Amino acid sequence: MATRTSPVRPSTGRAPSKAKTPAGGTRARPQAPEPEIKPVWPVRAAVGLWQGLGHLVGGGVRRIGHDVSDLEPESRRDGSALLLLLLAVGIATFEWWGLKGWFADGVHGVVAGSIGWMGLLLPLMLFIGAIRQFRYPQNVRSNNRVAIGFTVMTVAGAAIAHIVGGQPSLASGFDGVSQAGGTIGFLAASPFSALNVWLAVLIYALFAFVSVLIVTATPFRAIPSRLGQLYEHLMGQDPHEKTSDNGHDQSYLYDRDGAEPKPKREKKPLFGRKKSDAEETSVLDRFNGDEAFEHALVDADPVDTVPTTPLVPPGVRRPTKAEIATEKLKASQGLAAEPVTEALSQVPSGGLPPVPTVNPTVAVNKLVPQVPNTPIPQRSEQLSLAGDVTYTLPDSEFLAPGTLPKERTEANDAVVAALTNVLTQFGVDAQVTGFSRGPTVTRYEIELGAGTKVERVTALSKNISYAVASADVRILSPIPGKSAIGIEIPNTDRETVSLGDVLRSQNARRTDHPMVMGVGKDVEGGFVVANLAKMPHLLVAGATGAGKSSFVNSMITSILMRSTPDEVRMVMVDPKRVELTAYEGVPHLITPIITNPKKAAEALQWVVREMDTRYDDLSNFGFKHIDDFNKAVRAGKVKLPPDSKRILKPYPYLLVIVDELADLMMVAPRDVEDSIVRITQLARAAGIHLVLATQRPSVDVVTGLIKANVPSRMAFATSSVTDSRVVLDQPGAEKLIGQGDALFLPMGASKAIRVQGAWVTESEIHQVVEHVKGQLQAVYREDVAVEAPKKQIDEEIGDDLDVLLQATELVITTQFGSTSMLQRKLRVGFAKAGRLMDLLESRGVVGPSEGSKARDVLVKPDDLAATLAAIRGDGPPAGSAVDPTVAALAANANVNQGFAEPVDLVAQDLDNRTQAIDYHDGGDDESGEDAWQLTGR
Ligand SMILES: Nc1ncnc2c1ncn2[C@@H]1O[C@H](COP(=O)(O)OP(=O)(O)OP(=O)(O)O)[C@@H](O)[C@H]1O
Repeated sequence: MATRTSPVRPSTGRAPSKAKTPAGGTRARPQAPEPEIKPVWPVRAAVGLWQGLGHLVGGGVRRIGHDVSDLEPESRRDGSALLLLLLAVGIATFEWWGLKGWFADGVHGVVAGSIGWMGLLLPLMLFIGAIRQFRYPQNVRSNNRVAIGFTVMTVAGAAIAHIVGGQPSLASGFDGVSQAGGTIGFLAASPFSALNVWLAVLIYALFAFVSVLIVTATPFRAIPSRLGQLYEHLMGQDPHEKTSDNGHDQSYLYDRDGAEPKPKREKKPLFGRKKSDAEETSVLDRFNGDEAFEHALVDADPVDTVPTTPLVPPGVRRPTKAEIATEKLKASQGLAAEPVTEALSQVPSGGLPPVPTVNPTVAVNKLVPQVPNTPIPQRSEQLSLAGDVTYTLPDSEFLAPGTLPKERTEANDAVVAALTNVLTQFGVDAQVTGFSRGPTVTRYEIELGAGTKVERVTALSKNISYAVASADVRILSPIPGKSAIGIEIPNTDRETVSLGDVLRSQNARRTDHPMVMGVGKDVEGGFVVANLAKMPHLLVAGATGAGKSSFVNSMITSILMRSTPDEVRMVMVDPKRVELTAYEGVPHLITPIITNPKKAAEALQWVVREMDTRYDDLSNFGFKHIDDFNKAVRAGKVKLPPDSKRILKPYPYLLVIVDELADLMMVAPRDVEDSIVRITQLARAAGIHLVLATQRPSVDVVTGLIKANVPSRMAFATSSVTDSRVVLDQPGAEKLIGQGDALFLPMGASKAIRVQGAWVTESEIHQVVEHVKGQLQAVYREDVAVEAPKKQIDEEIGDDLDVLLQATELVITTQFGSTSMLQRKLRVGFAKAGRLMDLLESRGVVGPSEGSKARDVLVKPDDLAATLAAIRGDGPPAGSAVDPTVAALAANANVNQGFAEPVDLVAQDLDNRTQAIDYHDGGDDESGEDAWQLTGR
């Protein structure tokens, strides 16, 4: 009768260790236990010492460069790695520096006697092997691959060395072979060199080449792209930015730990063995094409994780699993229960403790906030631009409150049930202990039972996706600051975040800095605000429809809500011509919204000049930052030379917003890049800040140089992981779900914050814009980038403009108004030539028809250029006569009369409190540099 054995795994799911098996248990022993061989203590001590040393060195090696010190203790192979390292150092000492002595000679004898000249390379190979073993011991398969590659390289190199070294025979003794390819070189090369020496060299050169491919994991077809990337790397470009030529994304080349190049579709490994369980979720597996791993391993990306703080405030007890289970039971029985999980996310009645900030740029409210519906007190500013002008900021009521945030819905309960089900089905000892609901996604927290591996849960990501019917599941392991796994799942009932709520939140009220904008809400429902001045420059990217423009709108509206025109000035570049038109005419603008990409490039150059001017001021007056300069100016502490007539005024912040960078990069890539780089490198201290938005975050738009200088990033949903890498240097944005769902990585933050962007409606924008325009009118600087007045090509001319211009030129230069001449010279038919002549008549170029005679030409050749310009529509627009009052005001305001737009704007309202503002040269003849000062009337 077969003997019954006790269960192998107890209910904890943990295999009992032999030592812990109760001696007196009911367990029958089928065989006599194998005698346990215990090493004697000196051996144990030596092993312990060796391992201790290994861990010490390994700990240091893992921290060098990309930190991999979170390697699990059971995965470490520090002992063998230390051995390799010591061998590398030892052999290098004897082989490279030719030390003498019996030991050195012995080592040299073994090494050179075996592989000859290849002994010189051996330390390098051992060193690489040691580093890999310290840092990535769990990558057994790729470590094996590298070892095999090096072995092939050694044999091939030794064989070639043998041939090149004069093919010494074994009879020449140790000295003979060790000065060529060693014994191995002799054995490998002899059979082939006996046939033909060149054939042998060719064969082993081929082997050497193949060995390099093996070591670098390069398939033959990827050789060109690898060489390309190597070239780029050597030329200083970031290979992470590129998609490789074979169309694969960068994950083909680098795993996320930066561990090593690795083919993505490694379905049938040439080398290596079947994976063990322990390796099931190793880094290598990310690239086996299985999406589940991609989800599961997002947790390895620090950038993807969202900083959180405990939801349970001090003093509030976390519910026990039993309580949670009871709650679920009650819920399943339809009984009203005090929801324990809900209690987790409730704020204690004692009020909110002060909120810690994640980094200086961003303040995240870590606790579920109250809906802030108390209006912000009206702030009236006495503008420095005009002593008697009072500028009132828009009323916070203009921005409507959003809906009350929900802390728990049926959808959340359904997901908790689904998650619990998955964990039970797969026998994972883990529990959903709570969740925090954000506007777009909810983060569910899972705590593991004792002895349960994190990988048991992360490996289930595909099943979780299936169970909750969502492809966009992100797993954070752990949730920073918590011993819990976070699973972010999109809400089926998502909520919109109103910009008004964000701007009324505590985080926004805490500061009255004019450059603070409402960003949105984080995953825990905390309001996120950011100071654009501290960014100091921001890249906003995402696929079409992901929410970029809405973000830019929220940003501009925030500025309009919080700042006066003498605090913040803006330059808006909108090549798409539709996104920013709503802000045309706001007094914060220093130039009309620029829609022409060429003009935009010029405007950027102007910004560079403005920056230089400000820098000159800073250095002349001995300040490091514009804020300090402004403070000193306000306090009257900046002293001008006695003969200077200049009136010092504080400089406003200058915010330059480019809504589609790609359009600019298409027309003048070099100029635009140069300006952006110069601005971004220096402008921070000058109070100039750049926001670059693009829906094409490819490397030709967001070049390496631009990226390196724009430290803050806002990534909306991107269409590919490559785009995500361009924006964030990390994957993650491709998993976002659009409509304002974003990863926000402000300067200095190591981890991106997942936020739902704030939303502002068109009518809210309209109200705010109307208010600010009613306070003050825009007067533009004429030297930024004056857009040519819109061409007024006559509808009559239609598509015939080019040919009409040619006809005009012909007729005026020849002073001969003949239709048949037009026919001949322009190769057009009679009807067309007749029509051209009629058009010329209607524009006063020729007189009326006189039968078969040529018409009179009424324009002299000297006026040709002006006539062509008028036909092209470049001339002054018809009926552009300026109202004399307006002209007087504009002249008074020092506005360039040749620039039509400010005049038009000034004309809007002359009789009430509205004031024209102007950047006017304060009269400092020496510097002429206070062009930024505002003057009001
Ligand atoms: N923060 C948000 N909250 C709610 N809905 C949003 C948000 N942002 C965007 N949306 C929704 O997504 C749509 C597209 O957004 P938006 O126009 O900002 O995208 P985009 O990235 O600028 O696209 P494009 O580049 O084509 O202009 C909006 O019309 C709106 O319905």
